[in-house]
Amino acid sequence: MQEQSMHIATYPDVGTLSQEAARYIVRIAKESIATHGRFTIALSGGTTPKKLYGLLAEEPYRSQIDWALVEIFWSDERNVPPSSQDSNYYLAKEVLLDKVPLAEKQIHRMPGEDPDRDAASQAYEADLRRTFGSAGIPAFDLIQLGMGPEGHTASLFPHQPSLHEQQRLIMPVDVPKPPPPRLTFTPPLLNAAIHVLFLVTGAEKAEAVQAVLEGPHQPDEYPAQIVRPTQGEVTWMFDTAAAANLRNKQV
Ligand SMILES: O=C1O[C@H](COP(=O)(O)O)[C@@H](O)[C@H](O)[C@H]1O
Repeated sequence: MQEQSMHIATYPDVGTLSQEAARYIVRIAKESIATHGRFTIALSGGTTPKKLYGLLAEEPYRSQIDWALVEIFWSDERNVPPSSQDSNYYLAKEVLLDKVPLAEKQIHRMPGEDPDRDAASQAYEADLRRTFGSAGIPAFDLIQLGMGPEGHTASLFPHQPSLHEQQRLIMPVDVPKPPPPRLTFTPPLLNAAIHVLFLVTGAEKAEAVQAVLEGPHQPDEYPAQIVRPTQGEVTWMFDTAAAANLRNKQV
């Protein structure tokens, strides 16, 4: 694994950004499968990755990924049924999971709808342990994340205790954005990743983007700043609107 490094790329629109993100994911999937025989990825929710997920189910990307060797997880989930439009799982299912050759056991849905959210967090952590083994913190080949206009990522929101969690890998949170009850990856799990890919679009995020990347380190204000994998690589992909306030739009 390489030392932590960061790349920033800005694209004219969501379509171009999504094509580049699809190319990036294909490359990391191929490299991961070549080096250790499988590709572990955690998806985000929100609206930004919808186009990307759709592209991965289409050529030329679909046939470049050996889907039999992919394990799919989610970095956060809302307390809604998996059939809800608000479900992060549902977004990926509709445009990607139903369209590629994945067995059910390769799709590790976060049980966000479980009313016992502590038990659901522990069950998901157990699922991670079964996939990655019991030693250390699971190191995803790729965690794909988004960022909200207030700097939240996964379901780590400003000024919440989850930002300081160091023991659990998954935890329940109540967040200021509906639907409030959620499950989320914690900082130690995010920071064990080999690659992290942030996809951020829209003018409403420009201020937070500048603060996260070029402002002082204050992760309680801007949780996305917490994501600094100790030995991994972080790539930020923006559209022009989200990158508008950045001094360095390509690094
Ligand atoms: O609530 C959430 O928001 C973020 C950002 O979503 P976006 O629609 O602005 O891209 C998302 O990454 C996260 O998974 C989701 O639960």
